[in-house]
This record gives sequence, C-alpha cells and structure tokens, in this order.
Amino acid sequence: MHGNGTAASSAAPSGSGSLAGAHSVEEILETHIKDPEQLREVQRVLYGFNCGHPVVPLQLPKESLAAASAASRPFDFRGYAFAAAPEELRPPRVVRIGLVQNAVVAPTTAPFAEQRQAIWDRVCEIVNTAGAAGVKILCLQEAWTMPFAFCTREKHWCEFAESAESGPTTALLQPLARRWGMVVVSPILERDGAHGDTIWNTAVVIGNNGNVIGKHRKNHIPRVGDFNESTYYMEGDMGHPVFETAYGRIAVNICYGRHHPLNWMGFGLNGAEIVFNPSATVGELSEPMWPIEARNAAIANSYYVAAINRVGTEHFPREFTSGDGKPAHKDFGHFYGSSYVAAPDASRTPALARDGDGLLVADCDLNLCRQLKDKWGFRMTARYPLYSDLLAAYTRPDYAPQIIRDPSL
Ligand SMILES: NC(=O)NCCC(=O)O
Repeated sequence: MHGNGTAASSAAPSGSGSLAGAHSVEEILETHIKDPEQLREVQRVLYGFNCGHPVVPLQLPKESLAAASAASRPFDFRGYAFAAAPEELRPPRVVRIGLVQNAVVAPTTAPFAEQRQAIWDRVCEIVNTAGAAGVKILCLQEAWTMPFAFCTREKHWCEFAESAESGPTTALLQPLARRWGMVVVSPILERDGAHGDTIWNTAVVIGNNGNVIGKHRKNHIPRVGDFNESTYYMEGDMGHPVFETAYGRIAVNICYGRHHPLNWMGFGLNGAEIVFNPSATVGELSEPMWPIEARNAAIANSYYVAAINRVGTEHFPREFTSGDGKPAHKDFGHFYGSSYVAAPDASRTPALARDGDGLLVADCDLNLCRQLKDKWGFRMTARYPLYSDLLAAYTRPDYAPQIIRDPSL
C-alpha cells in the first residue's frame, strides 16, 4: 500500500514506539500477507475501496521527496488520491490537503523560548515541503507549539498561550500561507486578552492570502487518564463553525471531540466538506478507537476527515499522578502518530508511521461528498425533529428515560 511516491523510512527498531518493530499496521499486513488476492481482499474490507480500488498512491514531486529526505531529520512523507465519479454538469473539485505529525524537538526542561523555537523550525521545514508539493490546505497537530504538558497540571506551561489573531505563531505562519497560497490550520494554546487572559485550546484558520479567517475552540475537554486539560481551559464557546476557504469548506474538530458523534454532526449540518481532527492521544488509552472514529464520522456525515495525531514520548521533569491508581510517573506514554485521511465512501488512506514525524498529502475530489449524499441519503433519512425532541426532553431536569419494562418481570 505504500506504493510509489513515499519517503517512508526503513524497519523500525522495536521498543521505539514501533508496533513490534514495524512502523504501521499496514506494513505488518503487507509483510505477512503474501498472496496478492488475499491482501487485496483484506485491504477492501479494512480500508475500503475508492471508485473500485484501494486509494491510489500519489506521485509526489521529486524535489519535495528529496527535501523530505534532506530535512534536519527525515520524515515519513507520502501521498494518496481519492477520486469521485465523473459528473456531466460539474467539473471535478480536487483539493490537495496535508497533515503534519511531529515530535517535540528540545527536552521539556529546556527554556520555553528554546523549546518553541525548535518546534517552529522543525514544523516550518515540513510546512515548506508541503507547500512545494502543492498542498492547498494544511493542518498541524493539536497544541503544536509546545509539549502536551497538560498531564502535569503545572501552571507555568500556560506561558505557551498566545493570541490567536496576533500571536507570534500566527505571525510565523502567515507569510508561509501567502508564499504557498495555502490555507493553514494552526491548533495552539490561545490566550484571550480581551476576556481577562482566559485560555482556550484553539485552532486558528489562516487563509491562502495570509489573513486570519477565524478560529474554533475545542468543544469537548477530556477528563480521562492523564489528560488533565480541564485544569487549563474550559469547553469552547464557538459552536460548529465552517470556514469557507478558496479551496473548499472546512471545519476543525479538536481531538476529544472525535468521541462525540453530535459534535461531528454539527460540522456536517453547517456544510463542511473536510473536517480536520488535530489530536494528541496515547496508545494505551485510545489506539483501537483511532482507525474507527474518524472513518465513521466521514461516512455518517458525507465529508472527508483528516485525523492527525501527535507522535513520540514526552518526558517531564517532575512526577505526576491522575488518581487512576497508577504510580507517579513522568510521561504520558507514547503518542502514536498514525495520521490518516478518511473519505465519505468508507475508503481511507494508510496511516503515517506510529513512531516518527510525517507529512501525509491527499488529493480529495470534493464532488465525492455530494455523490455519497445522493447515494445513501443520510441527510434525507435522518430524523432531525425526532432527535431534537429527544434532546430537548433529555436536557430537562425532570426527564424520565423511555423504558418499557417487561410486565412479566
Ligand atoms: N487531547 C485530547 O483531548 N486527548 C484526549 C484523549 C483522547 O481523546 O484520546
């Protein structure tokens, strides 16, 4: 499945965040299923077919592949193309999107300015590779400018928070967006100066002209395991905005929101064609959910989903606990990368590596969204007034669950 046009690195040492020595589930399947017909059938069932075959590898520009290999550290760089059926009245609407997963660079004990600068430098290298490869909408991982220090509950990490509209990270990305004519989705820790310096987990959407189109604040804050994010910020207050960009209508469902089907639905009702899901999650907690949730959302809402996860293990200077019976520890566990794109027809790309930085490029024909709506009719067969009545009743304090008890009990 890796096929042409990739700069994937060679066999992973086991114990480095790899899967028993492999970079990905796909690599294990390809290595061990020797019969091509059986491999194709496994791919069809597990990864879906797009227009009758597995999602096709994309020929990436040679110069971009060379840039990825020559980067300060090489990264997993691969591309795939989703097609739609030809239509008589509409031309294809193909947009090239990019997903970036990256490990932090400097140790978490380094001065904050040094940590942030090292991440900025690394990610800008990848952003420029994406731009040169023709990516038109790029999304970075959750809270990309910092270590995911929310496990610690220590407040000095709040220093990384900055203005969405005029902070240094937005200023850094604006010229890159202009240079490449690329929309950039930049998930950061936001400090809202106009509202008493409150902090949010926010994705800033920078347009292809370098302007800030808008922002979205994470709707659902986890309270699970070491994800002690509620110590830092509250649930977002911006609903389910969809951003109409030069290349299509996009939305951002930040990390833990992916466990909430109604959150995905909100972006769909507002007309999203691509929903980015920048995340930070670890193997022990959520890995079996990862290949399912984004894909299910793409199917149910007739849009593309770009699922992006942080990668690597981040060690913190002081021990922390989270009241879950685990002994005090200094790391979250391994962020397992494995970013991928899912399409509304139930097909998906293979994942980026579990154990290293990566850039995944995907050509998405947006015509596929309406084609799937026409085929399956989920928007028409949904019973919104029925759900609306249920939710209205459920949110009242006097709600009684609709349970019909077996009278013979
Ligand atoms: N960043 C974040 O919300 N993580 C929560 C864990 C998960 O959703 O898998």
